[in-house]
Amino acid sequence: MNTLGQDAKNHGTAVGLNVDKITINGGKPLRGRIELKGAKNLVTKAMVAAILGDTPSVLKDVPNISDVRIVRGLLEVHGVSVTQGIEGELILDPSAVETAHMADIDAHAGSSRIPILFCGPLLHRLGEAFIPDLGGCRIGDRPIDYHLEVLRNFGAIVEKLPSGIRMSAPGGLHGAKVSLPYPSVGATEQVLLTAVLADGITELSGAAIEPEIMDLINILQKMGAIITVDTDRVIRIEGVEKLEGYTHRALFDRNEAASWAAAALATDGDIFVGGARQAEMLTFLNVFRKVGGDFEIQEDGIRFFHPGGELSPVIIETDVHPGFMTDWQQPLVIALTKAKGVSIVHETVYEQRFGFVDALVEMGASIEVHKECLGGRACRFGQRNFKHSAVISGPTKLTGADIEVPDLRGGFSHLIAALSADGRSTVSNVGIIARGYENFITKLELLGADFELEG
Ligand SMILES: CC(=O)N[C@H]1[C@@H](OP(=O)(O)OP(=O)(O)OC[C@H]2O[C@@H](n3ccc(=O)[nH]c3=O)[C@H](O)[C@@H]2O)O[C@H](CO)[C@@H](O)[C@@H]1O
Ligand SMILES: C=C(OP(=O)(O)O)C(=O)O
Repeated sequence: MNTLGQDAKNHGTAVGLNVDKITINGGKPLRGRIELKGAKNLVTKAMVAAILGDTPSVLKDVPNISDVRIVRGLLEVHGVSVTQGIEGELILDPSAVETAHMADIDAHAGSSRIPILFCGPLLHRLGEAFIPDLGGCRIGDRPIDYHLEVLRNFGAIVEKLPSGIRMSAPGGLHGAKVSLPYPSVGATEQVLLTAVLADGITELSGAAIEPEIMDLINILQKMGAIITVDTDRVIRIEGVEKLEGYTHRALFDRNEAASWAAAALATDGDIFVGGARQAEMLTFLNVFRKVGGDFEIQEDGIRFFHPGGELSPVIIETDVHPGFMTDWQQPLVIALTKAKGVSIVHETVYEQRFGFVDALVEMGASIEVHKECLGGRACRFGQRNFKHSAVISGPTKLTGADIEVPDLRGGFSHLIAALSADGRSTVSNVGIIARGYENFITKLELLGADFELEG
């Protein structure tokens, strides 16, 4: 399922933007103000949670990104009525949920990983669910073994068919003691979305505790769930008989905020990111400051800027929350090519997240990627054949080139590279970026970027 090397274009323009290429004249600082909406990594799951309610839910600050459109399509295939309220608001009415055909689910699954999170809610509602071939960024093998094991613990029967995976729960779902071998975000969400209506108590240990998961817990509590978050990654859920719909404003997208912060630093710019908040970005802000970036925290957002002077190298090890988020490293690497000295990024969450650096090397960056763990943090990829530690020597000047976007965050980092480079670059396959960055073309315009679009 979801092997690397599949054509990235399958999940680019088809579901995103009607643009494939951007030609960028680099070297102009990005300056101005942009506004964030809700987090891709929360909004899509909140949409799935609406299936659990007996009444409609209202979700606010929903970004217009292709992952949201995919989840909307999947909900509709299952009979959930999804309507647009005021700008950025979705009303999700699950009163007519029904079984969908595997072929319809497959046709709508697109480039997102979210279809797997439909399992618990659909097993509760209908007694069966199907998992199609999943999308998401090609940054590692991304198996779903934890998800399947978790669902089996709740009493689901998992059958692998030629057309995908079928789940059923003839005896209903019951609370379980579940332990994750690694604090997986998706598997933790799988447990939450399944346990809230399961019969009895679920104790999850080894849970992920990302802010988006905490916001999903806020939503489930609004719906009537009973969830306790203990210390040491233990979450307890007391199953209830029914849940209501929710009204909720989604948590801001901290990954998008970090991406624009990195763009400000790499282009010598100054970007006010409306809606960004300090609490969820503490770890990023520390690293941003160490590299030489500056920021001002205001009530309605955070201003990120290059204060002048040389940038400094840093050692980063990506990790689960509260560590340095893996989705932040790719955009920040562009600023590190401009820092004086040697930076190291040890990627411990995904085994193959450095595919994007080949294009940067072509543009003049000095980056070597190694199989060894260049850091002290426990990592599942040491002694295996994965190039997961990058050594970036700087400062180097980037020069314009023709480059192709490999994945979502790598794609945004390619945009930053082109914006900060001398001369002209053509960045193709930019449709993927619309998976997670709302209106990024308009935002680039607002920030004064010099570019042209090609269909
Ligand atoms: C839509 C969404 O929210 N995506 C985010 C989510 O992805 P996602 O939920 O897919 O990421 P996980 O936290 O589950 O994955 C982390 C690691 O666990 C492994 N694993 C996961 C599940 C499983 O069944 N077996 C297994 O081995 C993965 O291959 C990976 O190496 O969290 C990641 C880590 O913060 C982020 O980078 C993604 O942006
Ligand atoms: C890896 C990411 O997303 P997904 O899990 O949706 O592929 C990401 O947002 O950087």
